[in-house]
Amino acid sequence: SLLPQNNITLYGDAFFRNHGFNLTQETTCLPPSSPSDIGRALYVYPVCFLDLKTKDATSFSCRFSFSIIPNPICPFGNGFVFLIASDVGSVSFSSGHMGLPQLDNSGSQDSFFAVEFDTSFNPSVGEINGNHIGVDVNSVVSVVSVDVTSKGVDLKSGKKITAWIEYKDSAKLILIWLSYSSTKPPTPVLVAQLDLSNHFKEYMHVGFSASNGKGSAMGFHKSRIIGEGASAVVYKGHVPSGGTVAVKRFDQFNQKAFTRNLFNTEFAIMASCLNHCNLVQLQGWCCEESELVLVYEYLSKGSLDRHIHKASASSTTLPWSLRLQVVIGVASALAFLHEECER
Ligand SMILES: Nc1ncnc2c1ncn2[C@@H]1O[C@H](COP(=O)(O)OP(=O)(O)OP(=O)(O)O)[C@@H](O)[C@H]1O
Repeated sequence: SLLPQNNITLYGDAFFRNHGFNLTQETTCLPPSSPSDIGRALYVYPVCFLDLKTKDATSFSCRFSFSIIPNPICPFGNGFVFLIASDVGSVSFSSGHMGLPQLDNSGSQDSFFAVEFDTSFNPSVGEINGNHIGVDVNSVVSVVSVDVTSKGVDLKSGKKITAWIEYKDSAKLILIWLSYSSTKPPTPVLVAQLDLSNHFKEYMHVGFSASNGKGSAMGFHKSRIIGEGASAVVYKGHVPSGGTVAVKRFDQFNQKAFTRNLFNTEFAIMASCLNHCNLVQLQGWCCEESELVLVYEYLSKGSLDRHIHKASASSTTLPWSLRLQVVIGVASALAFLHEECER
C-alpha cells in the first residue's frame, strides 16, 4: 500500500497527516532538553546496505518532498534529517540537533548516515549558517555542508521542496539535488566524495528525524547517568571535539553554599593538579548561576569498587597482583596531592 500508515513507524512527537506525516508537534513548545520533543518516522523494515561478502555498500537513490514551517511560539526547531541508522533501539537520541543519534566513541558498534536540512545556525558544531544542508557520518558535525541560499533555496520558506539523494558506491560519491518543483534540476546542490562501505552495517533503518528541543553538546537526561556521589550526579556525555566525557553536575537545589564549596574545592584541586597518571583529567567546567559542572575524561571501566568486591557468585574480581598495583597507584596519587602538587 502507498499509505504511509502501512509502511512507516512513528516515534516520539511524529504524527500522520493527510498523505504524509509531521515530525514535530505544531503548537507545543517544550522546555529545552525535554525528552519528548523528538519525532522520528522510519520505514518499518530494515534495508540491506552492505554486502557482507564483497564489503560493497548498496548504491541508492531516493526522493521526498517536505515543508519546514517556522513556529513563532517555539523557535528551537532546527530542521530535520534524512537518516540511515544501524540500530535505532540502542542509540540514545539527543534533544536538539534534529534528534540525531548520540554515539560515543568508546567502541560503539552503532553507526548512522544523515543528510541535514538545517535551519539553525550552531557554530559550536562547525555549522556555516541557518540555511544549509550537511552530510553527517556518526556525528552531528557534518563532513561536508553547503549553504543553499546561494542555490536559490530557502529551507524555512514553508514552501514544498523536493530533495533527491543519491549514493554511488562504485564512485564513492554522494549527490543531492533540491527544487521547489517536482522536476529534478540538472545540477546537484551538493556533490561530495564519501565512502559509506566502512560505515554501513548489513541492515539499517531508513527514515526521518527532527527535534524542537534546544539541544546542547550534552543533555542531562536520566538515561545518561553513570554514577552518583554525595554532592553530584555524573552523566556520560559527548562533545563533538573531545569524544566521550564524564560530566559531574553538582546538586542544584539543596545546600547551596555547601555545594558551591565542594565544587570550588574539587575544581581548585583538579585544575591545579593536572599532571598525574593516577588522577582523572579535568577537561572543562561550567559555573553559571546554579549550574556547577566539572567535565572529566571518561573512564570506561567504571568504579574501582566494582572490581574489588564480588558483585555476584559468577563475577570475577581483580587478582592480587593487580590489586597491589592499584594500591600503589592510589597511594602515589594521594602523596602527589598532599606533597608535590602546588596549589
Ligand atoms: N571520570 C569518570 N568516568 C566514569 N565514571 C565516573 C567518572 N567520574 C565519576 N564516575 C562515576 O560516578 C560516580 C560518582 O562520582 P563522584 O565523583 O560524584 O563520586 P564521589 O567522589 O564518590 O562523590 P563525592 O565527590 O560526592 O564524594 C563514581 O562512583 C563513578 O561510578
